[in-house]
Amino acid sequence: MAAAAAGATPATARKTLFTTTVTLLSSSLTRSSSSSSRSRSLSCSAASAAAPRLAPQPPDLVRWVQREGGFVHPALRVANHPEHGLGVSAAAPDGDIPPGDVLIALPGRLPLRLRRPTGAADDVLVQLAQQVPEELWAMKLGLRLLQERAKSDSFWWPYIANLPETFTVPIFFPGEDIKNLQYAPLLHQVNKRCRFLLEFEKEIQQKLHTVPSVDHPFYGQDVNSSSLGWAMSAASSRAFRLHGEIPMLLPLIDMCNHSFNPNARIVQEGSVNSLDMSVKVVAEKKIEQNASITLNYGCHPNDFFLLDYGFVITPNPYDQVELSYDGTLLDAASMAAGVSSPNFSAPAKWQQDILSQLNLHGEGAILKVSLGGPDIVDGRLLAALRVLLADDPEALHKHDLKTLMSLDVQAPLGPAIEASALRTVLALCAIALQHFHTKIMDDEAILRGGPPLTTELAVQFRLQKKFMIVDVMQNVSRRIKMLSPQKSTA
Ligand SMILES: C[S@@+](CC[C@H](N)C(=O)[O-])C[C@H]1O[C@@H](n2cnc3c(N)ncnc32)[C@H](O)[C@@H]1O
Repeated sequence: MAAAAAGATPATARKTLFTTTVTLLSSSLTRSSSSSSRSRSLSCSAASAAAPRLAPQPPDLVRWVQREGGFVHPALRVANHPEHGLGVSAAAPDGDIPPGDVLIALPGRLPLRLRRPTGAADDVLVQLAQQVPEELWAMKLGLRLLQERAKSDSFWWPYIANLPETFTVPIFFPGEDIKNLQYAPLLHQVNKRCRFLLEFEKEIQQKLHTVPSVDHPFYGQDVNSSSLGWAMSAASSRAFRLHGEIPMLLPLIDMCNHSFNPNARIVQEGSVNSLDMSVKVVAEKKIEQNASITLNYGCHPNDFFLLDYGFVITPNPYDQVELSYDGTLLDAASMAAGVSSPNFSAPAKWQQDILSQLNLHGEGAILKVSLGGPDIVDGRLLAALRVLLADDPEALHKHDLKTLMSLDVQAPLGPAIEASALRTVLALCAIALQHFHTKIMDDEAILRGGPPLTTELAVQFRLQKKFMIVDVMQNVSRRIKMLSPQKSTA
């Protein structure tokens, strides 16, 4: 890949990935008779709605799990879900499955994870994995997946053959749809991942150039940013972290789709490194005939679901917008809200002390705060607003930080300060809304037009952020109204 691509914008990075992808599309994705006996092609293609599987007619995953010593409840089937791709559902002809029943059990040898090196090829793989930053753990596991995908007689082939050929994560979006996200924190993450993949491709190719062919971790296969992106997305969208926090790919279990209100959960038995380790999916509720088996992937904002899994939840009660705690921005927001002479950019010493306790001031301060999610207003932001709008340090002594950070504790410093703090939050919401270039109506019109999948995901993502901000504004406005009318003027 060209050196200039290392500093690529999301658009150019995507273009480069896409170019690689298109070039590789001509090679076979399946066990081809022309490939060497040790290796299988690592090529990938771009995202599509109903992702085909790596093998056009993959082996039966349920049967493979059973054959290898796993348990699958007789009622379970892998079936197409109209919106979520493949899923696991209960087709019990003889009734419901009661809570507590084991649905799937995998013996310790079925999960796919990074392993202790067993030879020179594994040593190289571990060295490559060590070059990946911890936050991109999915790439580390992805390298292991690529190794097994490249191996023609892999034990995990029946599992790998059933993996999607493409993913709808934003690293594979056309440049226009990356721009369509309109949300800087996510754009930053996408850009970072694209740049990493392009750099890592070069590092891997340099390293593999010097490795004898018998020690090649990918059996002589070329690895590029496109195949690396496929592997990273497969791992980020399907791996589970169990007790040991070691991420693993769990065959069949990873066919279960997500719900915040799931009917099943994962249970790990035995320690991660012990031979008797097993992973089970257990029914949490009564599972009725034809119900999908769902797991909760985590209570996260849509940024996480889109970046790692390639989908957006509508509505998502955990969605939020991030902003940076910044005195000048808060002064501007406060003034726009009609608060007289706010003092955010020049706090008094006693206010600075409290900001330090909130980790919003001084060395190592974490300035990222949020609006939305279950807390509605980030507790640290709320406490800072309350404290900086107060002019009497004495009034604060009665309250601990927990009280100051809670929106449920009504007006701890009095209704006038509370009204000013909440109005500042309203102004911050208005500023956050203005960062999106399009209006809610525009987004809704685009979605009604049935756009391509990647455009739909990007527009749905930003639309949900806007709905969430409007919800926060309504909630905060209600709270302002509930404050005593005569004292609520700043
Ligand atoms: C662990 S896999 C589940 C199996 C997957 N549906 C498949 O076809 O292989 C996770 C992927 O399923 C899809 N998915 C799972 N839950 C979803 C949901 N609630 N809404 C939309 N897509 C979902 C997303 O594509 C996600 O990346």
